[in-house]
Amino acid sequence: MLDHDPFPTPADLTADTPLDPALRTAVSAHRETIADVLDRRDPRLLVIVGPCSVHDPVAALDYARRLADAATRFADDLVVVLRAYLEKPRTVAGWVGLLRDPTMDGAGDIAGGIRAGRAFLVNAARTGLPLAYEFVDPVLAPHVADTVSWAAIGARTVTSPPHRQLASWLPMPVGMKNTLGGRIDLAIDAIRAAGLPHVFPGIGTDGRVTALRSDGNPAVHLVLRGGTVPNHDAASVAAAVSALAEAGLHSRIVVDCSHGNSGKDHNRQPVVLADLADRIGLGDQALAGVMLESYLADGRQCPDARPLRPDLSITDACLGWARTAPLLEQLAVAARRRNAVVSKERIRR
Ligand SMILES: O=C[C@H](O)[C@H](O)COP(=O)(O)O
Ligand SMILES: C=C(OP(=O)(O)O)C(=O)O
Repeated sequence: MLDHDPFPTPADLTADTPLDPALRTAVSAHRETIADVLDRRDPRLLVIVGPCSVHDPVAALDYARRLADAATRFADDLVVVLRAYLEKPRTVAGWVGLLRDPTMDGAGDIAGGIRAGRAFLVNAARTGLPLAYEFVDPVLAPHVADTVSWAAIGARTVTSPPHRQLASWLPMPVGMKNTLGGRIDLAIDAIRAAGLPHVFPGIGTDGRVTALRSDGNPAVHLVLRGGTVPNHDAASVAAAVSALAEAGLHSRIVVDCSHGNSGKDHNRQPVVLADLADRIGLGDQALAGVMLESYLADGRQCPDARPLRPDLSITDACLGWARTAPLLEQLAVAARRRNAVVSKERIRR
């Protein structure tokens, strides 16, 4: 058995599965739009929505097409971004995602995974949606980063210096999640670190280990995902805004309705979302965006089940599409109300 199994370089992979020039232009426009929403130059609400993980690219593309139609319908009020997550960080162990284990049997065919994963990302980008991605393994980032318009550094890696350095180099807005225990101060440290220039080891486009140089990412922000207790409520968001302001940082926040904010119970996501929508509709400016875990069918299946259903999550339970579409409408109404409130206040002044 080989103790190493080389996989394609970022340059070879992107040559095999390129983003055509029109898509490259679209990705850079999406990144700017998202940064504008975070900075309030664009008054819309950011909505990052999609499966916990992609295990079946064909079914996930079906989901992406439905979402793209909805995104067009709500485009006056929402900037909808597809969760296109192909790597899963595990608390202890479990399926690590399509990129690293495409055959879902622990064989670890990373070469096959990055080919299938990149093909999925390029096809998903063709729907016109911006793509969201959690960068779990910094080594794999150069293989996919050009397709991504919004990135997360997750709760399990937000304290890691290599991930903070990677975020400083990534060419898109990056959300730093609070830690599993709910620590916001450590996510704030991550935001500060990623805003600075770094020189760090990484993989170059030619596949060689190289010194990567970053200028610092100007669009790093906080994502509240709950911890041992939820943190989507008004008091927690206000506390986070104050902590950010005290650190001299960007104080617009994305709130994840899933994970620690729903106790991983997908049925609680609409309850969290309703709480956020109420506050947005009343004019709350701190809430720049909302995240939802949603897929074709409602719930989850055991990853060891065979055959696996293509339309049902094999990681966290998701809201089914039928329950997701009305939530997008609820968020669009809230965003429209917020803009009306803000306009009235401006006129009064
Ligand atoms: O978002 C997905 C999961 O929450 C994450 O990968 C961790 O899952 P685990 O706690 O089951 O390992
Ligand atoms: C793993 C995820 O989130 P978190 O880092 O908040 O657990 C995720 O969004 O898939």
